[in-house]
Amino acid sequence: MTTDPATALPDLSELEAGAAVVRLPMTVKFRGVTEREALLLRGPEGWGEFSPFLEYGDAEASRWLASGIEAAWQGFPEPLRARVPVNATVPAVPAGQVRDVLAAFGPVQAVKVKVAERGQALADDIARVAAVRDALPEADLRVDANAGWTVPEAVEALTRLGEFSLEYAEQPVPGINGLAEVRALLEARGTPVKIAADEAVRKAEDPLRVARARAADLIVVKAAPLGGVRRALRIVQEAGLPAVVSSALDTSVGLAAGVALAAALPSLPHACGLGTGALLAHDVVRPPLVPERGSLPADSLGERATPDPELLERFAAPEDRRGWWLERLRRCHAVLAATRV
Ligand SMILES: O=C(O)CCC(=O)C1=CC=C[C@@H](O)[C@@H]1C(=O)O
Ligand SMILES: [Mg+2]
Repeated sequence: MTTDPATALPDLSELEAGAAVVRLPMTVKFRGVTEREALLLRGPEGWGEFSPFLEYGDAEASRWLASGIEAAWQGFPEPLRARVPVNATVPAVPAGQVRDVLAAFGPVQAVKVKVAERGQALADDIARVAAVRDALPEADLRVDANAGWTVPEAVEALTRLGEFSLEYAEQPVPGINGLAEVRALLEARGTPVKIAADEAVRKAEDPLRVARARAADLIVVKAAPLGGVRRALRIVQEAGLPAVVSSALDTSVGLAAGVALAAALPSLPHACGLGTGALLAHDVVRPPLVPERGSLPADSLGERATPDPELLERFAAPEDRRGWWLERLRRCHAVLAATRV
């Protein structure tokens, strides 16, 4: 990662001094998670979040730490808009649960539906998407396969799901070549569905390769996996593709970084995947950053990302988990120290 004098790495002791580790229950299972753990950092400019998923290795997780440090030690760039429109996110639930999940988000103009869940069939995806379309006939509807299909499966699935009029399909298959192939095959069939790259951006050595390869119509960007708001802004600018800002299933502290990113983008053509606070049964900030009439506020984000001490105490992670996170913090800090000069 590039070195910026304004983001000199704080000492580990400074990070440890302001660290709180929480475990928050979720209302519904999402990407196999029913409780979300996060380490929150208090710095001179406010709070930041370090919450890479538990299975991530240190190199990948260290980018999330850079993002948390940016928020707490540098703050956010000036917003260009007052509110950020968001989508509802429907996990891979049975079709019968769709209305309950949607209700938690309140009125929204866009919905993202998870598809291609391991152990489920295309019929489950079709039923879930049909249930969303039935509940919200006018909504912009996108699906996210998290690279769960092969190329032929994706072509078949998106041809069928395309009947529900999709805004785009996020990461239908793994890799950049796979995305390009699906895009070309759908177009050749006369059933074009726009393709968005997510994992091919946030997990790639080079987040710009997907754009250079013209493998996607748009990119999904997340502040934490990309190393922070400013780095994500540079990636969007250099990619030259429309961007959708999405969450990393963060607490309100991390969501504020996503909102800051979305609010600072010169162009924001799509609703953002930042409504996921509605999937948490409890949060650390009062009031939490959850959608209000389909959008989130982009002003006073420092205040909106300040945890309530009582909530930090109530949802403090068990001692062994706090130890695990502090150890991870130490390792990821060492990765950042080795990559910044
Ligand atoms: O974009 C959204 O609507 C919500 C965020 C979301 O889908 C994700 C959050 C966290 C981890 C990811 O697996 C997932 C995604 O793939 O976009
Ligand atoms: Mg995705």
